[in-house]
Amino acid sequence: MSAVSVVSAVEVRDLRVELGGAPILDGVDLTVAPGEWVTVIGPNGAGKSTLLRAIGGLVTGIGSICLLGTPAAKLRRRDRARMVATVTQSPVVPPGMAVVDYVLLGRTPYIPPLGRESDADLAAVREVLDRLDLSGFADRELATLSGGERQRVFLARALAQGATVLLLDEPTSALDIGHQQEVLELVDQLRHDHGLTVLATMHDLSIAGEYADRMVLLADGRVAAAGHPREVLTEQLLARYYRARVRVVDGEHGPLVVPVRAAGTRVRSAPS
Ligand SMILES: Nc1ncnc2c1ncn2[C@@H]1O[C@H](COP(=O)(O)OP(=O)(O)OP(=O)(O)O)[C@@H](O)[C@H]1O
Repeated sequence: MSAVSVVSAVEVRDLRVELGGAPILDGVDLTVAPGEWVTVIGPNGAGKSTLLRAIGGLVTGIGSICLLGTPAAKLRRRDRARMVATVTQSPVVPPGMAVVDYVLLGRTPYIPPLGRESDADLAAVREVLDRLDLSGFADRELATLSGGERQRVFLARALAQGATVLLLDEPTSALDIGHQQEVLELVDQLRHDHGLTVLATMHDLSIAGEYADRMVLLADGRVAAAGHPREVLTEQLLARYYRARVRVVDGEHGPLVVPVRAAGTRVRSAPS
């Protein structure tokens, strides 16, 4: 019987990143299979964004990062951008730029140097604006959009990039609950329709557990736990690493994490 080798979409081995002279990530290993959705969780400052930035080539570290089987260090910028699209937590908003032009920036890896965008590039932008319900904003200046509208535009730019691996750093933090579900369902739909791989960070643990195939808990720059959401979203691990008091209950699509006040916390009665 011949062995079938499956190339990982993302493979990180023994990654160490220092920023400002301090170790931020230390000995991090992570594998994401093609088509998988992995969500990295962890308390503030754990190193989640730094991990995504390192995989996206936005910060450098020591160790190895392979993208679809190729060492990232060997990839040209354009080729890496065709493989991996990143939505960072606070992307720069170029002053005076219209939404359609911002989303068109996602097509940069396909436009020849000194060349112009093709009809296919413009069609890809139109399609993604449509899918994210942003067509009505196409000509608006990006800076004038609300936080949630902008967040959808940032995602639109990443989707327009047509990469197979999406790195999403807190992709729904500014969205209302309806748009959160809409955007995450869309990402999940694209994952199924186009075989996208998703590596995300999220603070909403219930939502994170509903969408992820696997989760990784980062704490102090190291992997503290990894596995199925049921193995990572436990009251014990969340108490230990977040110092949070929570109840974890079974939901239809994964564990639901409910914050609870300490027993005996005084409840103020309403003034009569
Ligand atoms: N350029 C930098 N120079 C020095 N320290 C940095 C730099 N960038 C990030 N850090 C530090 O690295 C640590 C990890 O930051 P990172 O943004 O990766 O954490 P995070 O887990 O994404 O946090 P959050 O949940 O708050 O977004 C933090 O302590 C942060 O202050």
